[in-house]
Amino acid sequence: MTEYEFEVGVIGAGPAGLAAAYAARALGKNVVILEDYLWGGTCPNYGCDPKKILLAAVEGIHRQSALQNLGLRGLSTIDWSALMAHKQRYVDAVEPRKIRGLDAADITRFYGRAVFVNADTVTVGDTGDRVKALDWVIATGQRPKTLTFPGAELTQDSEAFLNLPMMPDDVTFIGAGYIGMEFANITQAAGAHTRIVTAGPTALRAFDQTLVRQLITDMQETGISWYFNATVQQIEKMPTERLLVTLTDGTQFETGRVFVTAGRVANADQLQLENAGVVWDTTEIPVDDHLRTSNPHIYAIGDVGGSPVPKLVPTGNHEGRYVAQAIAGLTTAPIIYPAIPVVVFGTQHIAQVGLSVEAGLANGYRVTDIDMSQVMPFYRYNDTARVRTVLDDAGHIVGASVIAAEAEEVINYFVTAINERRTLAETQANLYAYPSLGSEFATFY
Ligand SMILES: Cc1cc2nc3c(=O)[nH]c(=O)nc-3n(C[C@H](O)[C@H](O)[C@H](O)COP(=O)(O)OP(=O)(O)OC[C@H]3O[C@@H](n4cnc5c(N)ncnc54)[C@H](O)[C@@H]3O)c2cc1C
Ligand SMILES: NC(=O)c1ccc[n+]([C@@H]2O[C@H](COP(=O)([O-])OP(=O)(O)OC[C@H]3O[C@@H](n4cnc5c(N)ncnc54)[C@H](O)[C@@H]3O)[C@@H](O)[C@H]2O)c1
Repeated sequence: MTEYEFEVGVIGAGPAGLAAAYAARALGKNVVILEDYLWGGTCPNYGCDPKKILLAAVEGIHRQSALQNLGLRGLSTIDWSALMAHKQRYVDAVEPRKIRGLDAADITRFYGRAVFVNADTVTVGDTGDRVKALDWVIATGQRPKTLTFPGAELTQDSEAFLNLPMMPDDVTFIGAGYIGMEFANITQAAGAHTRIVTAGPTALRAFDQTLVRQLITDMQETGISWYFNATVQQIEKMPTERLLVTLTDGTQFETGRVFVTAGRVANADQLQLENAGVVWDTTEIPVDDHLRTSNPHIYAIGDVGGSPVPKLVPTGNHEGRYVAQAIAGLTTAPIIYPAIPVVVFGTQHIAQVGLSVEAGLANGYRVTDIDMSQVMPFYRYNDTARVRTVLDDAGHIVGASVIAAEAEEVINYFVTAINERRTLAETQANLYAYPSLGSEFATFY
């Protein structure tokens, strides 16, 4: 058994933990980071990045289908194994790159599960080694929620989906949040009849429901079957190896695979936080506005932390950089978040930032709702784009929601405008390349 001592210890090498480790090291701290699975964490290995690579093929088909009889004839088909190989080449390069980066920055890394033995020390996996640090940053992320019904063991999770070797002819997702919506578009475009079973009356509850309804209709038109206000009662394996799904209202159907995309739970339960005096629950580790847990020398950031922001890569990165500053004594102020964009990559993409249209109307703010389909950058793709903005009394954009093939790019213009509190005149002071998404930005006011 070896005992090590550091100034800063980080648990979890995902986007949040890595941001904290690099920032603390750059501030001159002696830093250790522990990881028990894949260096880089969820996003680049089994989350955002592999998903977005698979979506590239879906977007290609979506573009083609929108341009049928407008200059294109015929649709391509997805070669699933070639697409997965394309994705895997990216993923295979992630861990070596993360390890090289940590070594180059002179950040000590240990592989193994961190478990607290007291308020400042963890053990590393089965090695018996102990690591002590003056301050700890917990950045252990979340894992997929599992459901309990007869046959639940026949379901699979989002990581299994992103490694699916062959596309079955019929696929079911339980849950219409970010992950279910994004994956359903991939399977439908790849040729599988796709079903979404979801507990509520709608999808993507945190998004502008006017745009979500448009997205649901688009997805229905591609052939996706929806089961709203529905939960699974049981799943049975048929002699054909197919799965027979029974919903609580008695509806039955056969499908090839079932993926649970019904939310995520905090990786807090295996840390033995009680040994460190840290209070936690199944969804998060509660933190104050300095991201401190109930032990002031232990911070919780990223997906596992209880800060009141969406659990996304940009928020995790921001929190990682903030705790490094706090630990180094460079700030004593509470964390401040700039405007946080959220995006879901469906058949169409929906993105939003700042005040919702609903909240804007309740405040008496001006709301614009613009059909962008005749505007050049959208017209050329026959893209049914729509932009809704919220403007305060002084004419500053304070919120926006967008549905468009490139909604994630359009929303970034709004992020800057909101953070810089720009009026229309200030926006027009920028000359953007024409024709481009940027050149149309002034028309959104
Ligand atoms: C399918 C999918 C798609 C997504 N798409 C997007 C997207 O498009 N955009 C976006 O912004 N976000 C997306 N997300 C969310 C994004 O991946 C997370 O917000 C982000 O990865 C959180 O970073 P983190 O560092 O907090 O946690 P993670 O990335 O989960 O990293 C935590 C790390 O801690 C390790 N760990 C856990 N417990 C221990 C322990 N006891 N000891 C040592 N190591 C431990 C884990 O192995 C893991 O590597 C997606 C997520 C999923 C699942
Ligand atoms: N584009 C992105 O930024 C992106 C993409 C994917 C994931 N993420 C992150 O991952 C997180 C988790 O995503 P998620 O999609 O798993 O969860 P979610 O919380 O977004 O959605 C869960 C869905 O499952 C439904 N549900 C819950 N229990 C159910 C049950 N028993 N039966 C049927 N339906 C049920 C809910 O009604 C909801 O529609 C997101 O909150 C986000 O932080 C982000």
